[in-house]
Amino acid sequence: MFNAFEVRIKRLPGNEDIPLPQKMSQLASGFDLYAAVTEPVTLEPGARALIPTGFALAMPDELEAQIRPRSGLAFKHGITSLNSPGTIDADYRGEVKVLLINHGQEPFIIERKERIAQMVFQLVPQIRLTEVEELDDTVRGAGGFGHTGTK
Ligand SMILES: O=c1ccn([C@H]2C[C@H](O)[C@@H](COP(=O)(O)OP(=O)(O)OP(=O)(O)O)O2)c(=O)[nH]1
Ligand SMILES: [Mg+2]
Repeated sequence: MFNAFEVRIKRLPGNEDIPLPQKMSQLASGFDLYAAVTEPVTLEPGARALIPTGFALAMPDELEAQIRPRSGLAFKHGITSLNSPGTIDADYRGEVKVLLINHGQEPFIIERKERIAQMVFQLVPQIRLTEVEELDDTVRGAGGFGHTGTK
């Protein structure tokens, strides 16, 4: 792999059995994340839970990581990430956690080592916000929120 960014990952104590985040195919965008719950967690319909992953990261300053749902869990069980995409800041050194919510009709049990979400790394451009009195004109102007159509 050429020009790969090095991201350091640290297993947190007690999680030696949890697989590290893993790409499930050669060109997968995301690394699947495994639940590091000590006991199975039951998510009742409508309930949410913060699920530990058992690791922490140190990535290059220009990256972030996004926590995204797994489409299979969403389609089959209505399980998704409530704050999708979750943001892991480059300077965050705490445990990566996944905020799951059950939008389905049945309770869903999260077992240890189950794949619950995926983590996608992205470049974050460095931005300097400059306050001004006037903005340049465009054809769109201030139109938005569906003004180009009827729906
Ligand atoms: O799905 C997530 C979202 C966030 N975090 C961690 C990493 C992130 O760097 C930190 C803060 O996240 P965010 O900025 O989204 O939350 P906040 O409510 O603004 O908290 P803070 O005031 O700590 O920034 O929490 C996770 O582990 N998982
Ligand atoms: Mg924040």
